[in-house]
Amino acid sequence: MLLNGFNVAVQALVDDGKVIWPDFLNEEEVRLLRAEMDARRTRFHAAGIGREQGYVRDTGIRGDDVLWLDNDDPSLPVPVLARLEALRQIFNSELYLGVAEFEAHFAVYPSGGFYKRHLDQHRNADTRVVTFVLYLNDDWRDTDGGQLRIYLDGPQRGTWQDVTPYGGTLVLFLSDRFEHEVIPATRERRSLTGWFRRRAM
Ligand SMILES: O=C(O)CCC(=O)C(=O)O
Ligand SMILES: [Fe+2]
Repeated sequence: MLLNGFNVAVQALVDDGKVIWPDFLNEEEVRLLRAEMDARRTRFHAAGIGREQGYVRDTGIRGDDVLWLDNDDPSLPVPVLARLEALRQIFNSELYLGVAEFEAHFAVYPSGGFYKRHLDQHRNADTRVVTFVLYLNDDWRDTDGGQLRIYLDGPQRGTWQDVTPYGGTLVLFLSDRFEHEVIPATRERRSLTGWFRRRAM
């Protein structure tokens, strides 16, 4: 089998349940996505937790502003959409995950913003199978903070892996497996976050 980034990602998902993929997007693609975010800046709103009746805003848990993408205004350049779609297809053909679609939102964490430790699956709707987070930061330094802290399981329980949100880095992980949190940063932190989902029954 040809060993390209997609195959490597699939293998890492099988072996570890998570994938860190630096340079999933190049600088120009990151710049384009940042411009898409800027153009929609007035439409962002404070993120909540839970969904429908269970939905609440709680800035003690998360402090980001989000903008959900919808089918009429996908806001994603075609090559980026195509690559996410390629991932969806390979998850199905190689891993039989049965993910029918993905949902996604842009997120902006202001300086000092965080998202406390949590699991991505909603209590009443566990259709989220794989979480993806694509960082859209410009010239990020380790010392800027803002790491995604992934809490490990199995023999590594009690330890974690920190991912620095460099622009262009993609993180994938099984949504029902890893608790994670966003550590505060000293500057604004941007991302596109989404979930490959099974269709609700
Ligand atoms: O931005 C990140 O690194 C993770 C965001 C997150 O955990 C979420 O939106 O559920
Ligand atoms: Fe999350």
